[in-house]
Amino acid sequence: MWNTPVTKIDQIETMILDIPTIRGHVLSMATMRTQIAVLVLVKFSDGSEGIGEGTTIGGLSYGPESPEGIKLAIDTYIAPALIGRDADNVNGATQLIDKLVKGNRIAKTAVEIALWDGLGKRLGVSVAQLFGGAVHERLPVAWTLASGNSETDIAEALQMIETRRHNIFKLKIGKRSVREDVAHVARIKQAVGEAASVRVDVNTAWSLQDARWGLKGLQDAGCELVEQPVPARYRRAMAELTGGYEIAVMADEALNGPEDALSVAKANAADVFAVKVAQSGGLKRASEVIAIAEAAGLGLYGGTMLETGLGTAAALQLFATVETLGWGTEFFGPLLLTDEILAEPIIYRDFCVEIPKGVGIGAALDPDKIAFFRRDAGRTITAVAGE
Ligand SMILES: O=C(O)C[C@H]1C=CC(=O)O1
Ligand SMILES: [Mn+2]
Repeated sequence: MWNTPVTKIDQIETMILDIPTIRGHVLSMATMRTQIAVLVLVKFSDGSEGIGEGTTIGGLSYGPESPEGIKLAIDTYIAPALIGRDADNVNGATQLIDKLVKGNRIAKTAVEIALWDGLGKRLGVSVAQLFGGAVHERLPVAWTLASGNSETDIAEALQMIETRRHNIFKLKIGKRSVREDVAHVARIKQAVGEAASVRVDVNTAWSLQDARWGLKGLQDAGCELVEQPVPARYRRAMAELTGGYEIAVMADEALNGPEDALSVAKANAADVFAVKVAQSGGLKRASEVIAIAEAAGLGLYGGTMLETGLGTAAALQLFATVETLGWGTEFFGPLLLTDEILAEPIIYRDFCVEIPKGVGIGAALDPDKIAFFRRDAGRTITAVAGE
């Protein structure tokens, strides 16, 4: 029996895309007017290709990786180590990169997604199938109200309900005083009533004292969940808040991979995990974070790093396989952008986002849009000679 040749990783190209947002997106730590996506294009020796994406939020204001740093980490440290390796051995690749590269979870994610995409395409199956198969065809999807103005947010919310696009709203707070933020949330809940679920994301902006007042006010206002009210490192404070109020407390910035997930679960420092593929370090690592939440009996929510349709399609492949996402998802990233970079946009209707069909992550890029939004010529790492 002839040995079928092993397909290799031949080339890894990265590029940065700058895509405007539909409006200013006001978070406690920064206001976004552009989303910057790092695209990874992997070419394999059999002619197959894989695409991946890494995004963060507001430059370096949300987390420890910047788009430019993500590109550099891939170009300089991750790609050269993978060129020439067995294309189908995703675990081998991620375990090698975890040895060679500390942290840089978003950079690792962007490459790992492209490897899963290529593997799915070569096998003719979806990435969901590679994770055991999809049990959902669509998932509830929240919208983030973050215009910075209560009246604008109310108008936006009512329009989203009217058009049956969203009936779960996450309000960005933490920039104003606790009193002003609670009043803002109360006005919006008053406006939408029982037609929608209202949650907030403080993005770590509150002290423990702020949070004690804030959680009391928020639950009195009818808010159902508060996301990362205090800084990620404050496990004790998150545990006090989680145990002290009826309102659900969700961890986000505190969750950077399975080790953090175990530590937060052991400390009872959250009721719910916002699982983000990029923050976890890839689809496999995110699946490990999900497993820890399920084992600990915690709630689950599909979190976004405001990926374009590419990273959103990848995340949907994994979350389609999760039995219970009690708090839904927020995979609305493409809807925040002024333009679509996929050849076929992801479908949002009836308050849900639909899992893309097709092989790999179920997404193909629109080459004209990529050419239009790319910041500069990509840099291709070709196969190095010999071992
Ligand atoms: O959760 C975050 O903090 C990041 C992201 C999710 C939605 C949004 O508007 O920002
Ligand atoms: Mn968050």
